[in-house]
Amino acid sequence: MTRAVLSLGSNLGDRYAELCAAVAALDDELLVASGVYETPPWPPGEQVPPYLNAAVLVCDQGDDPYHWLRRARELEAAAGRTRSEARPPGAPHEPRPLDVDVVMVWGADDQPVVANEPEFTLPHPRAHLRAFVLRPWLDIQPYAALPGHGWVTDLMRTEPVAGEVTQLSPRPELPLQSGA
Ligand SMILES: Nc1ncnc2c1ncn2[C@@H]1O[C@H](COP(=O)(O)OP(=O)(O)OP(=O)(O)O)[C@@H](O)[C@H]1O
Ligand SMILES: Nc1nc2c(c(=O)[nH]1)N=C(CO)CN2
Repeated sequence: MTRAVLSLGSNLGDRYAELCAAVAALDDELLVASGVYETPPWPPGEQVPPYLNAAVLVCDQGDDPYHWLRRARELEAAAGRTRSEARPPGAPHEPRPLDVDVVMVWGADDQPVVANEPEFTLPHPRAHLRAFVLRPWLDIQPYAALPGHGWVTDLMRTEPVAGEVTQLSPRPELPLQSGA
């Protein structure tokens, strides 16, 4: 069995509908979903529309961490996201109906899975820098910790994340379905 935290983001089209569709498609794999947050583009200063972000805790009976990368790609494809050429270094992130990142995976032994492939790096290599990942994650795992970076609550109180947390807006009027 593996468990994972996935980060969901949308800044194109009906953003809330895209998040709801992704959560619904996770179906039996969904354990719990965070609240929804309106977030300014990261990195700060990118000239793209604001995002809605959320995080989900999910579970699969198989033993393959790559399952979650495949699921992330499937959810993005179902939302109509087409992948263009690799983004040149420093270029802005294109607006997208749905972006799904695999933040962390735990194996059957409950230990974090570490992966160092460019196509699949675990934990996600930029998660510790991103208030839009860490804040929703805390909703679903209040004692979350990132291997190599410590407690998520500590990251949230330390720059560069601390300054960005103040710019996230909870959107409690936009609930996501939680797992059974
Ligand atoms: N933990 C991970 N979760 C999702 N994708 C990953 C992960 N590790 C590596 N990747 C790879 O990152 C590449 C870029 O993914 P994507 O196009 O979603 O990037 P992005 O959303 O524009 O930016 P960022 O990677 O900073 O979130 C993909 O080819 C994917 O295989
Ligand atoms: N606020 C915010 N910024 C981003 C996001 C996102 O989901 N939310 N996703 C990105 C690419 O993964 C890049 N920047």
